[in-house]
Amino acid sequence: MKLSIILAPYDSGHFHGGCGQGPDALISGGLVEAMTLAGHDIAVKDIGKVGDAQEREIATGFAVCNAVAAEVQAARDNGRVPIVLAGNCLTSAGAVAGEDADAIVWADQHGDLNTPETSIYGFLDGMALATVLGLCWRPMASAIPGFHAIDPSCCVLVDARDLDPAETELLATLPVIRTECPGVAKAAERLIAAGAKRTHLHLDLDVHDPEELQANRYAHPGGPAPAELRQAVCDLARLLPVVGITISAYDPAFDARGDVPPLVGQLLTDLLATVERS
Ligand SMILES: NC(=[NH2+])NCCC[C@H](N)C(=O)O
Repeated sequence: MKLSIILAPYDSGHFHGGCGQGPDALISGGLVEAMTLAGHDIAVKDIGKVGDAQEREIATGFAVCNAVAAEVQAARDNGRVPIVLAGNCLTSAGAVAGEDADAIVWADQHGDLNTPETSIYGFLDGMALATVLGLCWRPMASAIPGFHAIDPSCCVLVDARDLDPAETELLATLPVIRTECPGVAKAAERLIAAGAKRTHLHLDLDVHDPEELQANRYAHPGGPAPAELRQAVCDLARLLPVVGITISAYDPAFDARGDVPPLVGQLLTDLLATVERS
């Protein structure tokens, strides 16, 4: 399969800081080699330095989205499936825009459903899914080339278990489909019934059970083992048209043994084999 791996190495406005080191660490951990061995034709594109000189989190976060949207669109123009390696989860808003996605599967330890009215941490990524669903940061999001908010009924939230009280309240008012990994097939059926035709797959690596795999500083108990997540994304890809993938929030400082890159390689290889067959 022709793939474009797009690197967006930012964390909260910081180029190559924290989870912003994740994309490069995945590449130096052998991701391209693993996928080339699996028969894929890979082009790697790094968005480089974007945003303003002050590295403001919000301005830079959306500048990253704009750059990613353009690279994803360019990948599609060249017949390549886009795979975005991101430090920040907000980056998926750019991927969704470039892919013209109308549905999203969001696998994450967190809900990322805060808004500026409810955030208690002031962390833009804690509002990432809310932004994708058109619930906040609307002027900034609509300025991303190609961005259309995804209807909450076309969103599946997988294994989110560390929710802030306001996120739980908001979720109770939204038709977002919630599931754990073993239930994704049912969730996919509901997504199709809701009209999903072009699904973006967002994988925050902290969705994993931290006892099995810790991807960053967040370590809330529960969540899937790597093999369970792999199975779930393959089940999804068998049932849904997946148009692109974001792998987000890997901070190599929490992975001294370098366990994460080969597991991401295995996940993407299995997932793409399923996409190819479907
Ligand atoms: N994508 C992430 N890392 N999200 C973590 C969010 C944590 C917390 N709920 C917040 O709003 O700040």
